[in-house]
Amino acid sequence: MIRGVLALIPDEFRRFTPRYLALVVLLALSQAAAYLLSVPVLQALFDGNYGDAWRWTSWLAVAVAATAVFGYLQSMVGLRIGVGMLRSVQTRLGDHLSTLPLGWFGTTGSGAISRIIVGNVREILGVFSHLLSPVLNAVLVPIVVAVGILFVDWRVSVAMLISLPLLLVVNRLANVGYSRSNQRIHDAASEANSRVVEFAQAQPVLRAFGATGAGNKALDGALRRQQKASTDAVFASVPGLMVFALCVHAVFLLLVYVVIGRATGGDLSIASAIALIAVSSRFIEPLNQAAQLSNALRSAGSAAQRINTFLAERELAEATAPVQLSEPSIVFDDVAFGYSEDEPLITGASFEVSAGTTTAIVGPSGSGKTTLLRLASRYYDVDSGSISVGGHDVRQQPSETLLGQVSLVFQDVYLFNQTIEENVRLGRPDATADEVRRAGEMARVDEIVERLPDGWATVVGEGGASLSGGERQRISIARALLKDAPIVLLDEATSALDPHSEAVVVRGIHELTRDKTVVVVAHRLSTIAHADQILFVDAGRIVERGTHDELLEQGGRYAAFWGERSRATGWHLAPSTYRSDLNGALGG
Ligand SMILES: Nc1ncnc2c1ncn2[C@@H]1O[C@H](COP(=O)(O)OP(=O)(O)OP(=O)(O)O)[C@@H](O)[C@H]1O
Repeated sequence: MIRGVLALIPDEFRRFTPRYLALVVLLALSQAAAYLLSVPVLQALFDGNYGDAWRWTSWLAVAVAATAVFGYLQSMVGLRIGVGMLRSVQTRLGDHLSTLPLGWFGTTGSGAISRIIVGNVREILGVFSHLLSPVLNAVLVPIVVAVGILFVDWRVSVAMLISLPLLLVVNRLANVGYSRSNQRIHDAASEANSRVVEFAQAQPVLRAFGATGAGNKALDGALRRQQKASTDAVFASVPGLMVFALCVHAVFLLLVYVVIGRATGGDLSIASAIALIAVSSRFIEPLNQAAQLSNALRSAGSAAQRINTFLAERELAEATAPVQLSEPSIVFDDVAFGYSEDEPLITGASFEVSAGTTTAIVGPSGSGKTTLLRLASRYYDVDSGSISVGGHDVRQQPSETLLGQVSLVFQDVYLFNQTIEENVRLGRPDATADEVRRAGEMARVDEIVERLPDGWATVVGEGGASLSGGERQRISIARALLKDAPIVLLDEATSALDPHSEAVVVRGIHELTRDKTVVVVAHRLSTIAHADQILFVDAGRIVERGTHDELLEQGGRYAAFWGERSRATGWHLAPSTYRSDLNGALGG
């Protein structure tokens, strides 16, 4: 448990660990000395030997002062390690997050990520500042006191030494219930975090369906489960704590019994007996305190374990050697991929997208079209086969190189809660204001900006919540235009837009894809018909490929799909408009 926490101490703070442990030991020694010195003080007072009493009281004062000093120093060093650990772990987690496959974020809830990065990290901060020391003290102080008592009465000392390991075993058993609940608390809190974020983001949908008033079932359920997990944990830990408290008192009574037995037998003076009873009561004090804190320490141990598990999450192997890219082409060579190991999705995918051409991917919903785009931009690594972009395997390219030559325009546009200008500038952070405006004009962001009182300085809300779907898409196109990468991977989804927005978005896409290498998950019939190559995907396999004319001639799956879609939309392709030029297609 503690090993997991120790593993998280940053290298530059490791040198503080021996100092911290030395201070914990010195604190325990001084605290135990203060307890033990009460014996000669009481003995001298009962004997009426005030000279000795003063002498021992002075030593007692020194021990108490030393306890205060060591306690302070240990807290300061502990806090320093804790804060250093907090900063370093959060940086490591952030760095690690940026190296994980992009696809990982789709499967891991935002609640779980924030719970680890904010909640779990905060938990481990307390280990060195205020949790570890009392728990170590609870072991060290009683041992030192028991050994010290050996010089007063060995039987009492032996009774103390025997009861100590028994109490530690009881404490461990008493905490089993809480330890089991710990993972449940974490899972429930992660889920509740995710649901709260989801609830806030889904307000428009919930209101549209009148599902806000009585509360959102998923959120209510998650909050109830979190509450129950916390209550269960308390109920699970209470019996253990009570049993432990009972055992501690039983040990105290046993010691009192031994001491009184020795005193009534004449083997111990009354003064020594009173002093030993006083020491015995102090001897168990750190144990009680530790029992209260051991759950928090265990919880911090579990938090550290979760952080370490997260840090061990497989990163995308990052190539560091620079590569010289040739022309912007894409080659899939016998690619196989599945989101889970036992369920292959893409199988035997081989195709080439030559520089400056357009490939349209079509096929039924869920057939794996978007997944092919994701693989080309290395959201995930393939299970077998290879994907080359610009003449090099994507795994052999530093991600900056790969993503530098690719513009992604996917359906799920994410905008940061920043100004429109900052959101567009993300495409190329060093772009001039004029370049940002120019990209904005091409994507017709200027039209949006003109309507807003703060213009380009309008803050768009979390995820771009204050803008319409079409407006968000225009900003994402402006971003891609500003980036001006030679390859465009496009998930063309304009069906949800009104005719004006669709026309504007299509014009933006038209600008974006001019003279570029384009792979498009195509929904518009004009895009499909004028692509240089069409790939028809079904259940993760490319079952037909060719130009529109070739595939219609084959009379296979594509021809059937085309017939169906044309009938549904009443779309006609006049022979004169057959051009392999996407400009014309997207304009139409
Ligand atoms: N992150 C993910 N984890 C697990 N399964 C996923 C993930 N993303 C997609 N899938 C599954 O993989 C399959 C293919 O999804 P994909 O999005 O590639 O299909 P698509 O052909 O683009 O569908 P559509 O046309 O409906 O957008 C689907 O069954 C989908 O549920």
